[in-house]
Amino acid sequence: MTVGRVGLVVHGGRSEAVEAARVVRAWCEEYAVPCTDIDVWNEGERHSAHEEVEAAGDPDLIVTLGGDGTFLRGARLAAQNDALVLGVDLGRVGFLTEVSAAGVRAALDAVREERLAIDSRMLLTLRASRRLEVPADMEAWVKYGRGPLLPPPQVRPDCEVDAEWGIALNVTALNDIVLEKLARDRQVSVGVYISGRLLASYSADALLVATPTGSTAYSFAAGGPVVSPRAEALVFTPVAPHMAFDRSVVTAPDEPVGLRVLERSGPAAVSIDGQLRGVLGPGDWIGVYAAPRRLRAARLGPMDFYGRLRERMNLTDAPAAVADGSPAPLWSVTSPPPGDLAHLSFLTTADGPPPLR
Ligand SMILES: NC(=O)c1ccc[n+]([C@@H]2O[C@H](COP(=O)([O-])OP(=O)(O)OC[C@H]3O[C@@H](n4cnc5c(N)ncnc54)[C@H](O)[C@@H]3O)[C@@H](O)[C@H]2O)c1
Ligand SMILES: Nc1ncnc2c1ncn2[C@@H]1O[C@H](COP(=O)(O)OP(=O)(O)OP(=O)(O)O)[C@@H](O)[C@H]1O
Repeated sequence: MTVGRVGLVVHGGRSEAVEAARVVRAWCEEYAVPCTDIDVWNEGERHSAHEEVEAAGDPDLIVTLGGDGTFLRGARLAAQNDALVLGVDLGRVGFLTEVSAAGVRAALDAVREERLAIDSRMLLTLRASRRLEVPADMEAWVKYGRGPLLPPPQVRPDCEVDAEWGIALNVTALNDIVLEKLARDRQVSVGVYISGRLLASYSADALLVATPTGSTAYSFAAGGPVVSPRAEALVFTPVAPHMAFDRSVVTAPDEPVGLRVLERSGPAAVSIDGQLRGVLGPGDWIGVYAAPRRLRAARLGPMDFYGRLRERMNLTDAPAAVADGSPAPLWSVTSPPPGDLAHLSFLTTADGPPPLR
């Protein structure tokens, strides 16, 4: 692809990321591609995604240098502009990132020479009974060294505002939208509706809706299912619900999840991809649904989601199974699949060694 302009999102607190950013800038200079830093972490104030990408000259490639949090920050900006995002792994887990720091130049060459695949990832968005904002006096309590809060989400000008259907907010989540208790000693009580039907009323620490991408983040920690990022679904997962029914529900992509805070509930915070974006009180609600736009993420080798799951989550094998045999890391065949299996997605020994990262 022709790279017109690069936007850089750097984990400024990590020297390897700052060093890798120099490599990206040098590559850009070599190919006369303008390159702008767009993480405003150090500038004391955050801006809307629209303002941030506009100030950076509307980049068509966003390169993130950091961990999953840095990738999520870049994804928010890329989604705003329909830009491609390339994640360079300089974090602790690196579940979302695509290439190692050592491979950054080669990755940029691959993007320029179109030797890449583009993953189209589902994003979530929401409507709310009222505009979301964080009370000014809360900010000092919630930052925990994570930089300034994002500004209140803007109302989407292209959507009708309706007293019953709420206000469409210009937000996207790659991982999850979470309604969580704000007071540490007071759970939230929430009526959960799927596709307009009451599923149950929950009293819980948090209720979250995740994308398939986000199924391995907070939802996973709360016991939710691992969902292939290629699947189209929403995952509703309660966190520590005080009730017998504590399962996740996986919905179809056109089935929204409505979360209505009940009359005598404790106050609730709304977090989007881990960022606090608003506070709700009794009677308020949010409706979470698949966003019309998607994230375009650069992939430089075959998708190996399950390999990554095994490696990054340190999956351990059953001790008895380890004693009983050693399965090969890939399904052992040396020839291409027969015709009746040709529509299936496989990684096999016939494809060669697993992709390197
Ligand atoms: N108990 C929990 O596990 C918990 C609690 C709150 C938030 N979160 C997650 O943190 C995310 C924000 O990430 P952050 O890095 O800014 O904050 P963070 O540093 O607190 O992230 C938590 C961990 O989740 C990992 N992670 C993030 N997205 C992932 C994904 N899609 N698959 C697998 N692992 C993933 C990160 O590498 C990190 O180790 C939120 O979207 C939410 O899902 C997790
Ligand atoms: N751009 C930045 N400048 C300075 N410090 C930062 C920046 N980004 C993150 N940090 C610091 O690093 C800490 C971890 O941030 P975050 O979890 O978002 O990183 P990450 O990209 O997810 O990497 P990791 O996988 O190591 O967590 C934050 O608490 C913050 O103090």
